[in-house]
Amino acid sequence: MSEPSHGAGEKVREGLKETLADTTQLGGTPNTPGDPSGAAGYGRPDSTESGVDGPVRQPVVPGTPAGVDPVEANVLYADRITIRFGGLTAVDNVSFAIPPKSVVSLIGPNGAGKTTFFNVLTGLYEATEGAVYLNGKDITPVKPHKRAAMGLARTFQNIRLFGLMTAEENVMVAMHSHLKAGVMSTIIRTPGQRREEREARETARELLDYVGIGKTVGELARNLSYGDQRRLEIARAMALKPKVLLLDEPTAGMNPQESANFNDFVYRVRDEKDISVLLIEHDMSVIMKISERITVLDRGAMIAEGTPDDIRNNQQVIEAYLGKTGTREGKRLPKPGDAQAGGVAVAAPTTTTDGEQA
Ligand SMILES: Nc1ncnc2c1ncn2[C@@H]1O[C@H](COP(=O)(O)OP(=O)(O)OP(=O)(O)O)[C@@H](O)[C@H]1O
Repeated sequence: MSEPSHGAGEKVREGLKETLADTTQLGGTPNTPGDPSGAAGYGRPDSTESGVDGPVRQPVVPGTPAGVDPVEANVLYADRITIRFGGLTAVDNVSFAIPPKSVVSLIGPNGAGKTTFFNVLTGLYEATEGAVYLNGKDITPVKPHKRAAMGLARTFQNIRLFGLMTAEENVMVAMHSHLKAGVMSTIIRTPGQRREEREARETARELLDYVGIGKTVGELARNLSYGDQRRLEIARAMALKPKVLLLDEPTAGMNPQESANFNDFVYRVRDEKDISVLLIEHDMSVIMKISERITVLDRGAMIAEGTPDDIRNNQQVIEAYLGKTGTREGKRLPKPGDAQAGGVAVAAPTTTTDGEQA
């Protein structure tokens, strides 16, 4: 799904060198026999649970204390998701939890199933099997825009903004689902409708300030710098008053300083706004610094889940990215100008700003 960008391959190579390839020095914890993934408790429920009516909840979910119901304990919980495209199983029986006020990441080599899984969480794809719960509610049949209104907001790998609208207007559009004014009051502009619009404008400005682009309020989205467009997308997602923010490649195209600031920003969002953040991100240095927990997919299956240290030292993850001999199946070696390094694709900083809506 990712598109190449020159120079970015180098960034990924550096990130991988720093994080994955350095395990011998870091003295990682080897995987336990019988649990090569380091992801005990994930996967199919054990035989004692089979045959139970309704959703079968797993006994142990990493990040969720044993004996605690993952549906209740997590702001978002995906229960044994499988997605098949014809004969291809893009995601195979993957469970995933986002605890309240957390920053978690989903990583994996090209074609691992990250975007597909992300799309199931947001409702863009319907899972072949499994269920998604938001704030304890089964949202499996709920359409994307309703999920957004329920507190699940997202940004896109390729930025989607209304290019010919101002930054402020882009944010106000997203507030639509929270505004009360009906068609009639909008047409005749009742005092209530005018007050609501004024408040929406104020909130939009506050959000733009919050993401650090308050000065761009009256500028057309398409004239903003790439980094500012990314921030505008986040402001717009936050206008939905989400409980969970799903960020797809948020630092793609950002310069190193913007990437560094991004970490602080995400923690502020978590701490001040009480929002959990899920990132799909190819920049390993960002992932390892920012994530409290990381889930790793490979060829549709979850191969590991844990803290950055767990993941950095997990042999299966290292092999998934770099292969046993440093080249996975001999086709993932980075070449000069190659957009892939160690099987990690780098999103191009492409932008869609004309007439598209998130
Ligand atoms: N709509 C679709 N129809 C058929 N196959 C699909 C579809 N979307 C994804 N796939 C396949 O599912 C698998 C997982 O793809 P996905 O894009 O989710 O991986 P990814 O981890 O996001 O990859 P990347 O890092 O390259 O973006 C791939 O083999 C892909 O070709």
